[in-house]
Amino acid sequence: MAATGEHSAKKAVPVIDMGLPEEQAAAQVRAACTSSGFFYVSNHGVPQSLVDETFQQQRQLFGLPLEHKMALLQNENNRGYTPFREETLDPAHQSHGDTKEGFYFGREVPADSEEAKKPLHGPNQWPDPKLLPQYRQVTWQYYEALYGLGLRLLRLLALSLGLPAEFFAPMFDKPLVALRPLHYSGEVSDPGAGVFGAGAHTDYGMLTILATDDVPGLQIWVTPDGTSCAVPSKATDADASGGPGGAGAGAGAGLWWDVEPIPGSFIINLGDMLERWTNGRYRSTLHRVINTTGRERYSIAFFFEPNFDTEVRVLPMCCGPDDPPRYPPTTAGQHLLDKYAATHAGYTGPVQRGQAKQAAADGGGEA
Ligand SMILES: O=C(O)CCC(=O)C(=O)O
Ligand SMILES: [Fe+2]
Repeated sequence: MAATGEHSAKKAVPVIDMGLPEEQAAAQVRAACTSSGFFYVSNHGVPQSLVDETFQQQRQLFGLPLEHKMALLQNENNRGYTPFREETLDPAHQSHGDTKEGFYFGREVPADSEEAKKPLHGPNQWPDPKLLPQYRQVTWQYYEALYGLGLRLLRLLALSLGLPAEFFAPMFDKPLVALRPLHYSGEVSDPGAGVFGAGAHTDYGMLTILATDDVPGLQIWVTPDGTSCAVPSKATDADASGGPGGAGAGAGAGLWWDVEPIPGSFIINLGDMLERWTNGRYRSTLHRVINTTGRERYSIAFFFEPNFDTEVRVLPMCCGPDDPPRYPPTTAGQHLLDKYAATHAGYTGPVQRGQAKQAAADGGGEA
């Protein structure tokens, strides 16, 4: 049946009430994870005042003169500033980089610690407190609140897979978090000309907790009945189903659905690592951001990934004689480094320096 607009979209991206008994919420999580791969959470316990204050701080951060932001440029530990157009999430369909700028913050790892020898670990690059006195404290409070929410979501995910609620927790006590405030310019997107706020992509990791302001723009690639579907390999795949950014329903193919902001809720989606862990049962859904309003937009992504050394092996309940594991075991850290390398081909920045750091940690040579 063809999509009937908003009703179907709401059904495909359900709002899950975190106040429900866990077993009940977990059943809803399972339904969402096996269909669109996206859901909202309401009643999640993160105070709205903290979310508002955090957005306020991000507006001030992005409002700093460019030289201050450039002084914090993304480093080999994937921490710091990424300027407008620096990232091209979908090179096959984009004529230039994403019309967004961002910052990466992670778990605070002291430079002189043993852990800092691992790729993607190190201290954060905070803005000068003389310029933004509240920034670090507010953003860190938000980080901690989302870490708590992430752990609750992991319980629901575990239950949804028939595992004990605590299954994932020990794998997230030294998590590879990337807290990523984003600022989209007012440039209107033009999918036909390859201009996007954020090009179509799937997230690499386990779980993304996204907060947005009230400006729409996020879209997901689903079938007309709201199920995550194959990633189109060419622009024409998308064109065939109503045009890039179009609302038309394609015969058996995918279409872009708006995931509208709902005040007071977070948007949750799954990444490639969880898809791998569940042998494809849970969906890492293609999504993108387009600007249709000419308004600037702010969002904050919280990429919640396991400890670097966590083994990611297809879960026993997600495979069987008729459905053998489609992926060999790996580790969370290796999975992420491989993803970065695959999507940043020829990029001589953090990825390669991160790999050099890995080689040094393995005893293979100088970083
Ligand atoms: O800003 C958004 O709404 C989505 C951002 C996103 O998909 C990402 O950073 O991976
Ligand atoms: Fe994303």
